[in-house]
Amino acid sequence: MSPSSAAPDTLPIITIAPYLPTLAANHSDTDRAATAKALHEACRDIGFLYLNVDGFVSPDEMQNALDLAREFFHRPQEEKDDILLTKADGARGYQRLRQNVTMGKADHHEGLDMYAPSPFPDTPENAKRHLGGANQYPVNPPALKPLLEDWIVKMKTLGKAVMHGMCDGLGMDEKEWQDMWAINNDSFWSMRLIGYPALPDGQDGISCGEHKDYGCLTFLHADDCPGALQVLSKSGAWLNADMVRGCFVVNIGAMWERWTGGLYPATLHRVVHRSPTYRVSIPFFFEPNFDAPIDLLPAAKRKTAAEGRKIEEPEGKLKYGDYLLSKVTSNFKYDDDEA
Ligand SMILES: O=C(O)CCC(=O)C(=O)O
Ligand SMILES: [Fe+2]
Repeated sequence: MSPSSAAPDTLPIITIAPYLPTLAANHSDTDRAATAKALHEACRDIGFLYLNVDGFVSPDEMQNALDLAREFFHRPQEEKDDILLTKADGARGYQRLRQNVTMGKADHHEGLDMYAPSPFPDTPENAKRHLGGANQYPVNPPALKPLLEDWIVKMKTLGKAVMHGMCDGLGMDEKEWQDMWAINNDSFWSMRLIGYPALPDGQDGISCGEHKDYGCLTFLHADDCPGALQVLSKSGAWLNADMVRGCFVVNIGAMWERWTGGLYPATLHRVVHRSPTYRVSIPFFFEPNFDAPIDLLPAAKRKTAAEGRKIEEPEGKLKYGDYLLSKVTSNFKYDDDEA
């Protein structure tokens, strides 16, 4: 591994306003450079950060999203089962409690998964293969679908802003940034609503097993349940990533780790939800284009060398969509036996 500088043991708070089209005019080049530098340090040292989105997503919008998602999870089981993922392409839709599997173990949560439109030609055969179908949105509460549609638009804008800041932080020139954006500008995003009942008493269980995210960037909004989301620091300790008002928790995924030859490691994290409340979280995964090649970035090579670190050349060739499909097919168990 690269030499580790004094890795922080708390997550930094970074304001993205200088990179957001609606807010950038109020910020100077110095502000932009400060954001880019802070993104670089956070991605290198911990892979997690708080992103201050003040003025872009309002606190009311953030609370409303959680409340509507909670209303959905509290609907009768039969109604949620109407949009089971097995009724679509096996990836889009509702999954029951303990149907999701991480590292071979059932997670103690239920969820609703959505993805960008199918990347395959529109044929009846393709509609049945993983990721080939259409999203299944809940009918109730009626306000949930329009909220999710607005959320997706905003998160894609946020994705571009953070990607630009990170690419500046890596020292890319304009041409390199444009090339990078060309393989992310049709993001094969995904989004989950996750509902976590408290872990049963006396069970030494896990609500969501430790994992790295698959792709590029995760923008997480969740109920404030101290201690639930935990992040593995470089020192080997699990840090609590509790929510901060007006901020998303952001982490980088496996594609950034590969793009940067390990300079920006995707960090292990997990959820252990022990308090008696029902916790809701909404991760949005801003991902590369489905057919994006994930090769070592020259800017990452330069930056790694400039910082006197060791690069880990990624092996072979990889396209994001192939990687995603390999993950999605191993993610669920459809028979409902207790694992
Ligand atoms: O619910 C959370 O806080 C985190 C969920 C998560 O890590 C994921 O869905 O990848
Ligand atoms: Fe995750």
